[in-house]
Amino acid sequence: MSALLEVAGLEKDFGGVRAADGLNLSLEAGEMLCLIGPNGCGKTTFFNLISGAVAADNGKLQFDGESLRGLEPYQIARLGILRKFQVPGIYPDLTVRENLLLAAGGRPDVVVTDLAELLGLARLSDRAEVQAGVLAHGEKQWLEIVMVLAGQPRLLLLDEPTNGMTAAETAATVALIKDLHQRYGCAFIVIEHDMGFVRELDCAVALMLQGRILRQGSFAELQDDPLVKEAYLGQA
Ligand SMILES: Nc1ncnc2c1ncn2[C@@H]1O[C@H](COP(=O)(O)OP(=O)(O)OP(=O)(O)O)[C@@H](O)[C@H]1O
Repeated sequence: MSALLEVAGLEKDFGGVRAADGLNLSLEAGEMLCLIGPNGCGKTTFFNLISGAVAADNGKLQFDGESLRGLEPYQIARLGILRKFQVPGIYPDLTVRENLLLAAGGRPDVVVTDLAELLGLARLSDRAEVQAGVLAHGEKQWLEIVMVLAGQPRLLLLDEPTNGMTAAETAATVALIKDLHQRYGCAFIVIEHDMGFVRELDCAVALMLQGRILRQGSFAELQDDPLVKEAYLGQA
């Protein structure tokens, strides 16, 4: 059986900047992966390529055996690849519940069975009738994460979900992502700079450098790798 996401030799050049330079990655259904790497190494471009926001120049980019190349973002979303950006994309004037209902639009079955559970996992049960705009930063991020989940992704892309969070919010975010992964079983790729978060998430880690995945393994394996220290942590 082929992997859920199969990337081989993927290339993207921005006027001489090789943001993807022969990128290889394989992700199984239900697998969770943290993508780490220094600023400008190509992590966001990789998400842009997967989600169809930018077109690849060359290479293989397959999801569940089907090529994503040439597809529009909405077509890719329909295949089950959903993405959460760094900035919360919520509707501030609607209540938390209304935001979630909207996110699950066209899928009332999801709402009936999972709305309360999703609100609970996001620690928003007692905030359901509050306008989303008044939520704390961390709460907005949790709301959007469960909103994306309500769209029933098979692969969920999270770009720096803990950006701007307090330590307590970051710890709660780890718990939320682990809970969602366990209960809903979709695959995750999480871009993150916070190594404490990466360690706590306790999943496979991939190091990207200059448009390529140079290492893949557990956090323990990668943290002792000289290349990781030199390239990313600056501790070699
Ligand atoms: N649309 C674009 N046009 C031109 N250059 C781009 C574009 N998108 C990305 N780049 C360049 O490609 C390289 C990779 O950028 P990218 O944003 O993917 O890195 P990143 O690893 O996500 O960085 P960060 O951790 O800072 O978000 C950078 O040199 C960036 O300037």
